[in-house]
Amino acid sequence: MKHKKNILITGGAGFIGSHVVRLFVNKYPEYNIFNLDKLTYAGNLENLIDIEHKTNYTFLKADINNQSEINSLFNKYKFDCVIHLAAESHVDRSIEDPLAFVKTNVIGTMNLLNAFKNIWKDDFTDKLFYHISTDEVYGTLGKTGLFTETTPYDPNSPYSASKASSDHFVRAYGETYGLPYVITNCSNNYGQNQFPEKLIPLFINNIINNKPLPVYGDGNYTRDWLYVKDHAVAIDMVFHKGKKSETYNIGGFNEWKNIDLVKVLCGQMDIKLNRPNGTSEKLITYVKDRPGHDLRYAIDASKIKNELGWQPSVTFQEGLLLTIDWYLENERWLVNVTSGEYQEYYEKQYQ
Ligand SMILES: Cc1cn([C@H]2C[C@H](O)[C@@H](COP(=O)(O)OP(=O)(O)O[C@H]3O[C@H](C)C(=O)[C@H](O)[C@H]3O)O2)c(=O)[nH]c1=O
Repeated sequence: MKHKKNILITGGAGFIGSHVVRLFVNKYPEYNIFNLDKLTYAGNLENLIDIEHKTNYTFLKADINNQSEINSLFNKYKFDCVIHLAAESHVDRSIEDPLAFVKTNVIGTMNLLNAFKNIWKDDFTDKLFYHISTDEVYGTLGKTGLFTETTPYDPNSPYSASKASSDHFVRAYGETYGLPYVITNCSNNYGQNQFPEKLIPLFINNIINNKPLPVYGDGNYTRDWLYVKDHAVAIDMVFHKGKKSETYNIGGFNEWKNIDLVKVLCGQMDIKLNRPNGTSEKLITYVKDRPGHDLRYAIDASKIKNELGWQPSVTFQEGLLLTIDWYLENERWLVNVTSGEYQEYYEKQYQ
């Protein structure tokens, strides 16, 4: 009988990770999907309650920072492929505590690379290490231009420096040890289950609770927004059809200045909450800028579009409404992630 592939997804309890785990578990009964997660503040198993009973799904609570723990899991389960999403991802937190980002994003990635290399030695037939990264590694753009896969790395924040470093290590292991890899660099994700520290869910949460909306600087910073479920589909495509040793940029073809996006969000929230038009906008408060704030990220996603046939399936208007609806229907989730209740609960369960 053919060996059922063992696929390790790291960070599967987190925002993007949980969407990838769900897609793979439901779509590929022929794979064993292992979700390895430390269950930090930003990841909880509530996000995967609908698939946790599936026979092709296993949860492993572990820390990618712990090399011996990671080694024993690799020895036990002989993972054929790794999709590595576990990361510290919030730029503001990286400014407060850069070392935490080096530990998880750089050392953690190296621990996985080492464990993967050690179990397969020189025979990497049918194996893959898929590293998920960010467009922030390219630094910042002026008012025009787009990041492509050949844009030189020029990270500005401790977060993006740590992700750039991890990308370099993945490529270095490919060159040096022949480890089969692929890397994707994505733009700003939004959608269901995102921790309310990132712009969109933070502002939704604050609007619900009538709290100020802290817009950094003049609000004229620009980001490209990608709906998380479209991102998960892109990851599936790259995993199955991407060329080894290649990088693909994944973007939403959807650039917004922060302040324009916030105003659209405010308008939609007024409608959903039955509040008079303009109520939420009154909460906008301009605050001190983020140090080293990158002016603009914008992605040329034509490589993945032309080579693999991927493109976003929902418009921003649709994606934003789906996102708002989800948060309004899941206010309990918002309360429990912000209070740390889920984290406490799952910590006790997996002690
Ligand atoms: C939280 C917050 C943000 N902002 C501004 C800062 C940015 O210009 C924009 C988005 O900020 P956010 O922190 O949501 O995301 P980025 O700093 O662009 O980075 C995000 O997208 C990339 C691709 C990743 O790789 C990161 O992991 C992800 O966090 O809104 C505000 O003005 N006020 C706020 O309270």
